[in-house]
Order: sequence, then structure tokens, then C-alpha cells
Amino acid sequence: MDIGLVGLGKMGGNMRTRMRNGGITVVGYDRNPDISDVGSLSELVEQLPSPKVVWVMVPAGDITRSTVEELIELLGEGDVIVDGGNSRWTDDEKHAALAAEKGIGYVDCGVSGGVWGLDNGYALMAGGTADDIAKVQPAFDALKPEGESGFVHAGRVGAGHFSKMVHNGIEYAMMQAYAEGYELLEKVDMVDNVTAVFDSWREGTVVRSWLLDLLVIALEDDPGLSKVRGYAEDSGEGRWTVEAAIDNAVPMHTIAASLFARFTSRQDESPAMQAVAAMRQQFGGHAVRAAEEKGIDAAAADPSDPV
Ligand SMILES: O=C(CO)[C@H](O)[C@H](O)COP(=O)(O)O
Repeated sequence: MDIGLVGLGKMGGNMRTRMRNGGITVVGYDRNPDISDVGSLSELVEQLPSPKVVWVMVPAGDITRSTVEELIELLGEGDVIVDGGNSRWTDDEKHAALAAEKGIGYVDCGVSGGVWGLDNGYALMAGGTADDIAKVQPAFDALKPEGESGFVHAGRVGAGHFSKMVHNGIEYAMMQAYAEGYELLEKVDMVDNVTAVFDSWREGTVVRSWLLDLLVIALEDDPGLSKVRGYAEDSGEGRWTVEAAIDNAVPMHTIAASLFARFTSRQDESPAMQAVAAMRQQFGGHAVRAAEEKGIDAAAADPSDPV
């Protein structure tokens, strides 16, 4: 099989290598000429035999949207576009409809595996028609992990990214749970070696997972995590998961809380807690901490505050 791959960054670059190792002929395009096989998107399209399959692996949002729209201009009847980024599933529905006007197929594919995917393979969640999926299947087979699992044709267009979105919501909550356990173990002078406790959980326990393995690697590299600030970005999928939960009246306590924990991580000061402290002072005469006292341990708070 021949495939065009647009975007050769951390994910796309490794995916090109893994597909080539799996016998796929890959023509890669990236705006960075040092890593690109061709000079333009149109050159990439020209080099592919029909039906042409082009996999887009660029950041979700405007860059993906403009790349897909450009490809719709360049491709024709029977060709297939695959969006492998972390796009919102509602974008897939719009892109598939636009592509269909020219008889171009559209597949959305959630990809999980990060920088480890080159060696371990990528878990793939695809959405689209059976015919379009079949045209991409050799590439899916080359990318997926060895073994039975790791690939699903999840449903119609959008189902792949919807599945990946929920996967990432779960990822947020799992990370948050490990992180809160880590903080408590570190805070209480009880265990001698927190990293060793996490490491011991990697086999036999009900909480073993790859995220746990990665936390242990991070703790072994930097015990106490002194090199990392407690600041976490988000790329959108956690928000979309919570939005979808609200739209469908699905209770989503843990994922929502883990999303909000990331927002908290970006604040130097909490306006909400300033307001709580101020109201508490107003109704009960409770002492407030002066702004200069920021960072003083909560355990040092005066327990004789008025009730
Ligand atoms: O899809 C991923 C992992 O599965 C990406 O690493 C993604 O960036 C993680 O989401 P966020 O940036 O919101 O933490």
C-alpha cells in the first residue's frame, strides 16, 4: 500500500517509520523541509497511486481544518482522507460531508500511544464507512500493536474521535487519582520510599497500568519531582468529554474534577478561595491570611479561630 502522511512531528514522524517498517510506502510532507519527503501537499498527492489515501497528523483545530480543506481540493472520487489527530468529532461530520461532495471518503482515527508508539504500536479507533476503512486497513495493521487488540472500527464517521475523546477523559481521571495518592504519600511522614511503593503496585495490584509505569519512570528520574512545576495544560479532549456528558445528562464526577484540577494548577492565586475567605471573615469574624503569608503551611493555621 502507498499512503501520504501530512505532519511529521513527534507522532507523525514515528508513524512514518513504523509504517515503513511494516512494508507501507509512505510519502511524508511537513512544513519543515529538513524532514519532508516532498516540497508541497500537491506534490505528495501527485506521487500517490489511485485510490489515494492521505493521513493527516497535524495539531487539532485550525491547522487540521485547513489541511483537510486543501486536500479536498487536491483529491478526487474514490480517494480517502484520514484525520489521525485529536480532532473534535463534530469537525469530522463537517469534513466528511464536504469530502463527500467530491466523492472523497473520510475516516477519523483516534491514535493513542504517544512517543512510545514507534516500538509498542499505536492503539487506533477509527470511524467511517466499511469501504473507506478497508482502503486504509494495511496502514492500520502496520501501526497497531502486535496482538489481537489495539484496533477498532468504532462506527460511523466521528466514532473514532469520539472514542478517543472518552479515552482521554478517562486518562485525565486516572492520572489525577495517581497524582493525589502521590501527594498524600509524600505529605505524611510514613513510608520511607514513595517511588518504591508505586513501583510495588506495578504487578499484581488492581491499580497497575501503563500510566502507573510512566509515573514510576518519572519518579525514578526525579524523586520528589523537583524539576517539574505543578502546572498542567489541556488540549481540549477533556473539556469535550465533559461537554458531551452535560449534553447527554451523564454524571461525570471524576473526569470533570480532574479537568478542573488542571485549571487550578494554572492559578498562582485562587479568586474563588479569596472570596470564600472574605465571606467567612464577614459572617464569622474568622481571620484571613494576609496576601504576604502565601505559601505558609495550612497545618500552621490557628485552630482557635472563632466559630
Ligand atoms: O492524546 C493524547 C494521549 O492519549 C495526547 O498526549 C494528548 O495531548 C493528551 O491530552 P491533553 O493534552 O489534554 O493532556
